[in-house]
This record gives sequence, C-alpha cells and structure tokens, in this order.
Amino acid sequence: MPPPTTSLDMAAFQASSYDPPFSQHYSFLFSASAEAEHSFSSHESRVIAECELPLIDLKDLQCGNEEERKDCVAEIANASSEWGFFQVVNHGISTELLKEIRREQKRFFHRPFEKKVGSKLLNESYRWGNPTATSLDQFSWSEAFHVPLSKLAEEGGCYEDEFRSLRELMQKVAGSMSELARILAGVLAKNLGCHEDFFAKSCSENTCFLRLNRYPPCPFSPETFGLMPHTDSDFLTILHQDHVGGLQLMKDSKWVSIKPNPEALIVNIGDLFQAFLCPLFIKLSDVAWSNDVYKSVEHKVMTNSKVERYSIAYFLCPSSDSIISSCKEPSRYKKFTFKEFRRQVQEDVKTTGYKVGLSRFLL
Ligand SMILES: C=C1C[C@]23C[C@@]1(O)CC[C@H]2[C@@]12CC[C@H](O)[C@@](C)(C(=O)O1)[C@H]2[C@@H]3C(=O)O
Ligand SMILES: O=C(O)CCC(=O)C(=O)O
Ligand SMILES: [Fe+2]
Repeated sequence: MPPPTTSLDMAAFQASSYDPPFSQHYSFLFSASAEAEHSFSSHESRVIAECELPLIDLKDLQCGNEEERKDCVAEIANASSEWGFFQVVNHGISTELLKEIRREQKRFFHRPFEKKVGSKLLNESYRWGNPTATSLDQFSWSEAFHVPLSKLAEEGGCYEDEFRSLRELMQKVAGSMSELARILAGVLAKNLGCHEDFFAKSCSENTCFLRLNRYPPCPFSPETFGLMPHTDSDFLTILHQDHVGGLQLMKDSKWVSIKPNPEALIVNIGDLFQAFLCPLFIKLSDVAWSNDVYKSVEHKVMTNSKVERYSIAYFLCPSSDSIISSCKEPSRYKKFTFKEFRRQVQEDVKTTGYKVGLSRFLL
C-alpha cells in the first residue's frame, strides 16, 4: 500500500490496536501542506554513510595485563572525546537476557493503547509522540516508558501480575547496566584527574532511569523521526538497540547511521559529562583540563515503514541538587545543578519545541 499522502488517506491507515493514535492526534503535522512546508533537507537522511562505532573489548579492562588495561582506558577516553559514542563487547550482560527483555518489552507494548496510557503501568512513566510539537521536526513517532529506578525497586509499583516478569527483567538489566555505567564513568572520571568512585557516590539507584523505547512502523515520509535529534540529559547512557537499525549520530557535521551489533552495547556521553568539572578538592592530578573533554553528541532515530523497533536505555543521572559545573577557573559553564538543567530543558522544549541544553549555561 503506498504511503498515505493526505489526511483522508491517513484515516485509512490502519494502525494496530496497540499503536498510539499518531495519525489522529497529529494529522495536522502530516497533512500534505504541512509536509510541503517542512523542509526535511535540514535533516537530509536519504543517502547517509553507515559507520561502525569504535568497538571496545572490555575484557582487557578487567582481566588484561596492565598494558592491555591502559590501552583499553585510552580507547574509551579517545572515543568519548572524538565520537561521544562507542560500543562495548564483553560487557557482562548476557545476550539471552537482552533477548528475553525484548520479548517481554514487545508483549508489554502490544497491550491496547488505552491500557498503556490509562493505567498506572510502570508508575505513569508512559509517553508517546510529542504534545508540544508544532512541526514535523519537533515530532517523535515513538512511545516509551521512562522509569525511575527508585520506582522499579518498589514492591507493588503498579505492576499487573502478568508483567511481573518484565519488572524482574528490568531490575536485572538495570542492575547490570548500573554496574557497567559505574565502571565506565569511573574510568572516564579518573582520566580527568578525578576520584574513580566520584560517580558511584553522586549517582545512586534513586537518581537513574531505565527507558524502554518502541518505534512503530511509520507509513509516511521516511524522514519522520522515531526520536527527534537530541543529546542525552545525563552523564552517560548505555543503550541496547535491536536488529532493526535506525539510530544515527552526528559526526563531522554529517548524520551517520549506527550498524546494529547484537553482541554490543552502545555507550554515549551525556550533557552532564561534557560540562563536568571535577570539584578541585578531589582533583588528584595537575592535569590541565577544563570541561568539554568528552562530547555529548546529537543523535536521533529514523523510522521505517515496515517493522517496529525496540531499544532499552539506561541513564546515569545524579541527584537533582548535584552541582554539575562550578564556575571556578577554567570552567566554560556557570554553576548549575541537575535540577536547574532539567528545568531549563523542559522550558525550552515547551516554548520552542526543541531542547537547547548546555549552551544555556555557558559563561
Ligand atoms: C536522556 C534523555 C533526553 C530526553 C529524555 C531522555 O531521557 C531520552 C530522550 C530525550 C528527548 C529526545 C527528544 C527531546 O529533545 C527531549 C526533550 C525529549 O522529550 O526526549 C529529550 C529529553 C531531554 O533532553 O530531556
Ligand atoms: O532508540 C535508540 O536507539 C536511541 C534512544 C535514545 O536516544 C534515548 O532514549 O535517549
Ligand atoms: Fe538519546
């Protein structure tokens, strides 16, 4: 069936009972006129290069000799500065567990839409589309459960019996990803002259999130975003994408797509690590450094018209009152807390339709 091009055709597009009603609620975004006006050229995504992210084998980090360990640390630090992204194998999370949670995630998202949006499933963490979108490039053709880990631990946290297994799997995956994030953040912090356990202390189970993403097939322009371009509002993200593909990152001012690798987990630097400046009182070396050593890089997800896509993301976040960057020399950013950062992001998304992020806090 050719993709519908007018709002009339759109109504004919039969979404499944579990798909969010994107067409009905956002028809004004997809009507022919809106589409004609919207120049997708700014996010030209037709012919783009596919890249292999830097692939880092973590076995050298834990059981390699000193030389291999140092090489592994250097690979992690270099990729975080040059790409802002890398992928890791021998990360300690079993492929079987990741396959199992994708099965349960699919079963969970395939519940009727009304059930997902109406009930308190996963503590009202459900979100879909983008209610403030006024144009296609502010819209995300996806649905997600953005779950605070603190809620995952709560007994009886609005889980229906038939999804107890999903909750248990989420706890297992969150636990493993937390451990991996702590190790990687420790390596990156130490490379900045900071205590290795700085993040273990400022990011606890109560401040981090696990996000389940589903990207339904999209029958409209192949340039519709599954998730609009953004940088992550955290220190570090650990991401498992399934075999479908669609994730792209900005590299040398061009979008490049990231080839799915079922054995690997993707790691990307968030805004907070880019702005991070080790509090001087625990700076362990006189390394001359400032912020922006590691790069929080813009990325997006593109839809496809054929198959749904799933991903699961772990966000390493500090407590709301954590100070991210002091304005002491040589910081490029004024002093701000995570709470101020998130509030500014939400205000910008509401008023402009886009996240502005770190540039709001430049000195
Ligand atoms: C890490 C995150 C940043 C984000 C919320 C999220 O937890 C995952 C998606 C991100 C995104 C992408 C589109 C928008 O820019 C945004 C405001 C949103 O609604 O989801 C950002 C979020 C953010 O920066 O807070
Ligand atoms: O689904 C993906 O591959 C990326 C998701 C993402 O960027 C996010 O949840 O912040
Ligand atoms: Fe992201």
